[in-house]
Amino acid sequence: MIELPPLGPRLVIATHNAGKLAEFRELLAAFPVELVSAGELGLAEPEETGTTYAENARIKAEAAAIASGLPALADDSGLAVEALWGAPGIFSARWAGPDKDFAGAMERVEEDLQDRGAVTPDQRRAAFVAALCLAWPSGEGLDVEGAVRGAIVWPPRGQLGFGYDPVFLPEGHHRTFGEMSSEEKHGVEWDWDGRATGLSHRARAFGELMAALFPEGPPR
Ligand SMILES: O=c1nc[nH]c2c1ncn2[C@H]1C[C@H](O)[C@@H](COP(=O)(O)OP(=O)(O)OP(=O)(O)O)O1
Ligand SMILES: [Mg+2]
Repeated sequence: MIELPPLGPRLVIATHNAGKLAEFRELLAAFPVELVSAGELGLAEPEETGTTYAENARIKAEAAAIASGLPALADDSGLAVEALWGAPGIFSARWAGPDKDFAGAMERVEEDLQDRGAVTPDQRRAAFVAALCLAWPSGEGLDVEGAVRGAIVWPPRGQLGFGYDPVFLPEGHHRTFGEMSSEEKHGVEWDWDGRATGLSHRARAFGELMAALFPEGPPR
């Protein structure tokens, strides 16, 4: 087992995305750790120059850990549409542009699917992917990933969540992420093994992170 530095008492959530921040506040609600966001600390937004989710998560977590002197948790995530060769993928935020126009980004996904004649749920398969990196100022880091499969629906459904949530229908469900309560989308439950489980890519990655941090089960 690797020896990791402690998590608290303060942890930076290294994101400038309010939707993600709210989800991490919920995911970490049970933990005795004070959360501060990159925005609250006035940290600069590093350029996401990586070619993978994991690289970008590491860039964001390390930048925040070094700038703050605190452990920092970053998330790099996106929507990968099979018929579009995985696009928008790591460019999911960039497709929405500087004005964060996700209505426009969802339309672009739909237009590209139409152009390819993708009409059946099978032809419209997609996955949400999240890479998390927990980095310490010492240079140590922990990397995990989570994903959830589903399909793109049109028109968008629901006002909850953020980003591409209204067009993502997770496999085995009849409501989009935009129609789901936060408990349903990313709530974490502890299974009989003491392992964290959840539906969303972020909740699943979080479960992996907890398993790596606390192999004996959640701290209490
Ligand atoms: O659960 C999700 N529900 C809907 N959309 C989502 C989700 N998870 C990622 N996404 C989409 C939108 C987001 O903007 C982009 C991630 O881009 P990504 O660079 O990781 O995040 P970001 O720029 O919004 O914030 P930051 O880099 O400060 O953490 O993928
Ligand atoms: Mg970003």
